[in-house]
Amino acid sequence: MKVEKTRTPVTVAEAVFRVTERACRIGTERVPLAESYGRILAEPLTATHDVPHFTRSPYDGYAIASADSAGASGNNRISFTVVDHIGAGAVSQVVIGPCEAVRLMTGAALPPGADAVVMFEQATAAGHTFTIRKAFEPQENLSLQGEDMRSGEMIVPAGSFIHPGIVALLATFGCGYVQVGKRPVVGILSTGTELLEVTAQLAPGKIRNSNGPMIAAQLARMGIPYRLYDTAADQLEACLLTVRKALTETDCLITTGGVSVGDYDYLPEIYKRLGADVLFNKVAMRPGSVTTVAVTGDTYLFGLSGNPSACFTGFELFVRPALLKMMGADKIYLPRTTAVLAEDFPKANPFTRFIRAVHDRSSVRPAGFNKSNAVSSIARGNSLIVLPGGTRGYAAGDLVDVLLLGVEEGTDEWVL
Ligand SMILES: Nc1nc2c(c(=O)[nH]1)N[C@H]1C(S)=C(S)[C@@H](COP(=O)(O)OP(=O)(O)OC[C@H]3O[C@@H](n4cnc5c(N)ncnc54)[C@H](O)[C@@H]3O)O[C@H]1N2
Ligand code: MOO
Ligand SMILES: [Mg+2]
Repeated sequence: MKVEKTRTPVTVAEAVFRVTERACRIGTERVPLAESYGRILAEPLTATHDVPHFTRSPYDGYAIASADSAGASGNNRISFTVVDHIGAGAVSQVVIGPCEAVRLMTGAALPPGADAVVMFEQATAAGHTFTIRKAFEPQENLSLQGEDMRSGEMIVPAGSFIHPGIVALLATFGCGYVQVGKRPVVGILSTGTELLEVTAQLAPGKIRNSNGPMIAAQLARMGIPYRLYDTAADQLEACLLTVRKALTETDCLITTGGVSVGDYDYLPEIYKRLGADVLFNKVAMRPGSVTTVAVTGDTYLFGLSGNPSACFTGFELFVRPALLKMMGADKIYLPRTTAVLAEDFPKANPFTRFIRAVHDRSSVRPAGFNKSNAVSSIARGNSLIVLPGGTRGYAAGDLVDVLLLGVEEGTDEWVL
């Protein structure tokens, strides 16, 4: 029978620090703009020209010289003659003379000589003329060259998550290709003799493997491809063989189960056999206290707990920031907020407790059955309430920390 030394727990903050400190950038690559969504920008994005790069009309209306409108009022309507007519994309060649105007549409370049736009609603039209009842200021109703961005201005720093707004910006500056952080190759290995394939019939003592597909989806949510290894029974040699194979094929291997102190929990022995550097094998948290992270060569070994809620939480707290850092992201931590607890939570929290929860505006409540082995609360929750270790007796109305899940871009600081 194996005898394991007592494990020394580290704080969550220390564990997060140890994991992310070891993350190495894995290089960059060029991808077509259409494939850049969800990737990490590898170079800062600087405006290569003014936006807009010409002064244009923000309205459908008439371009005029504002000086011609001086003194206009309800009793003194001033009349203009329309000498040209353009839509967006066209440029008028006409230079307007006194009390002349160009009829132009939203987005059309302001013609030479004009410095203001009269909206259709501000004019009374009659054939090729219109009248106005108010004076216009120079630059009134204009979209000025460079008002959005100035050439040379740094707009988005390297390390940013490329969301649709950044895609729009890249397109604006003509970037058909984008330099982004490479994505790590991640392996998933679910361990446990009790595990059945998802479509298998239930049998006494057996359960379906829900952690494997869950982790695959957590990776997919980050845009990271994965390689699924066949579910491994709790057998040391066979498991070790699969792990060794995975090490040659991945930048990071996520295992679930077999990481605690049970007779068939072989991950600790596997780390030993591999000579891996175990960063920690116990965290002062619930669930997921047995979460283990090791490194061998440049490859991470994430030993997530088999208990589904612990597995889920371990991924979000440790795997996610490590992978984001490997891709060069600067905001690698889950975004945090505070919210008012909507119901009592009287339990003692000997360790930092992460509660799957439903966050709605400024309030938050536990998402039902919340033990480490729960699946239902992972499904119901959209966030994690964080209660510090050494506390107890939280009541409805108390302000608590909340980590938000499924948000595209996180934050650059771990503060809990
Ligand atoms: N004597 C002690 N026993 C346990 C301790 C301890 O400190 N001393 N820690 C407990 C805690 S806390 C946790 S968490 C679990 C962690 O166990 P493992 O990570 O070794 O995981 P397993 O034993 O393999 O499985 C635990 C549980 O999860 C189910 N499971 C496993 N894989 C999956 C999967 N892919 N999909 C769905 N469910 C899965 C498995 O059947 C078990 O019920 O250890 C405690 N014990
Ligand atoms: O490590 Mo376990 O998930 O705390 O219950
Ligand atoms: Mg176990």
